[in-house]
Order: sequence, then C-alpha cells, then structure tokens
Amino acid sequence: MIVSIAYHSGFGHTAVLAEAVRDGAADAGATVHVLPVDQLTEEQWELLDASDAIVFGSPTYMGTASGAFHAFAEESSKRWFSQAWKDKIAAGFTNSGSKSGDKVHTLQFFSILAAQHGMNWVNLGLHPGWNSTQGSENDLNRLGIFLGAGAQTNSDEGPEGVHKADIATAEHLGRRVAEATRRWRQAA
Ligand SMILES: Cc1cc2nc3c(=O)[nH]c(=O)nc-3n(C[C@H](O)[C@H](O)[C@H](O)COP(=O)(O)O)c2cc1C
Repeated sequence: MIVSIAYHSGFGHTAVLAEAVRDGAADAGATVHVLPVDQLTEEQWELLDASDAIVFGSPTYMGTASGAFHAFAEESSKRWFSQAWKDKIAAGFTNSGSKSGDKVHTLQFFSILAAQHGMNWVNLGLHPGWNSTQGSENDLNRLGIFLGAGAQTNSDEGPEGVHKADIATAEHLGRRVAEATRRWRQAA
C-alpha cells in the first residue's frame, strides 16, 4: 500500500503538515513518499503513478493553492489524458495565516483536481472541535473543516509555530487515507 504526499511549502509551515500526514499513514501501515511538487523528477512522477493514494498539500496563497502547486496540477494534465490516476484515493491539507484565510477554497480545488483525475476523495472524517464551552483550541479539527485537514499558523512564526492540534489533525488524515486505501484495495 503506497501513499504519496504531493505538496508545496514556501516557508516550511505546510511541510510540517506533510510530515504529519506521512507519520499517520505510516502508522497505519502504508509505505509513504513525501514529494515536494516544485522539484519533481521523472522518477518521482513515476512514484506518483505507482501510488495507491495521493494526498495533495499546499499553503493557501491568495485564497487558493500556491502557484507552485498550480503548476504541478497543470503538469498533471499529462496524466489526465490517459486517466492514469483514475481510481486512486485522494485527500488534501492546507495551511494559512488567518483562522479562515479562505483555505476551504484550496481544499475544494484539490477535490476538483482529484475528481478530474477520476480519483476518490477521502474527507477528514472528524467532528468539528473548539465549538462549544467544553471545547478548546487543542481539539482535533479545531478549525471545523470537513473536506480535509486545515491548519492556521501565525504569520510571524516559523515552522515551529504550527499548532499541535493541527499537526495531530494532519496525522489523523494520514491514518484515514491509509485505512481507506487498504479497504479500497481489498474490495478490488
Ligand atoms: C503570496 C501569499 C499569499 C497568501 N495568501 C493568504 C491567504 O489568502 N489567506 C491566508 O490566510 N494566508 C495567506 N498567506 C499566508 C500563508 O498562507 C501562511 O504564511 C502559510 O503559513 C504559508 O505556508 P508555507 O510556509 O507552507 O508556505 C499568504 C502568504 C503568501 C506568501
């Protein structure tokens, strides 16, 4: 079971989430490749082709994925022609400077990219956290997103400032992707 994480990170915040998704997927038994999309070699494209699941990750820049991620998405159109990624599992994560920051739009973009490739989108599968008097910012899914894993990192902090609850949420997504991939493969 191979899970690849295709991500971009301009300043290292989203890279922390990519590592968390990796840890969660590996914990659930997957072989995991973590692939920065702005430096993909032909061999790494072939790793993506050979994967059972691809998790897309990017910071939210100007309300969508970064330019580097969009360049990767456009380049993936070569796979789209032959539907080479059809029936793979897909999921996504993003990070932004603001609590909302319009990051759901980035996840929507990932889900549409997955749909164009004929991939099967796996959502976060967690109730929203931090939305009652009993809740706290340390809850899993503290930002209350269903579509994928969302994180918020203060704009004046480096990668060490990525919130522990967001890291745990990204780990959860990695585990969920690996478990969904296992079920999908067993059913095939
Ligand atoms: C060009 C640019 C555009 C940005 N646009 C947004 C935005 O739309 N919403 C937001 O909340 N944060 C925005 N940010 C902040 C980034 O999402 C934030 O700094 C994030 O942690 C960067 O992740 P990275 O280190 O993985 O690149 C923007 C940052 C840059 C550089």
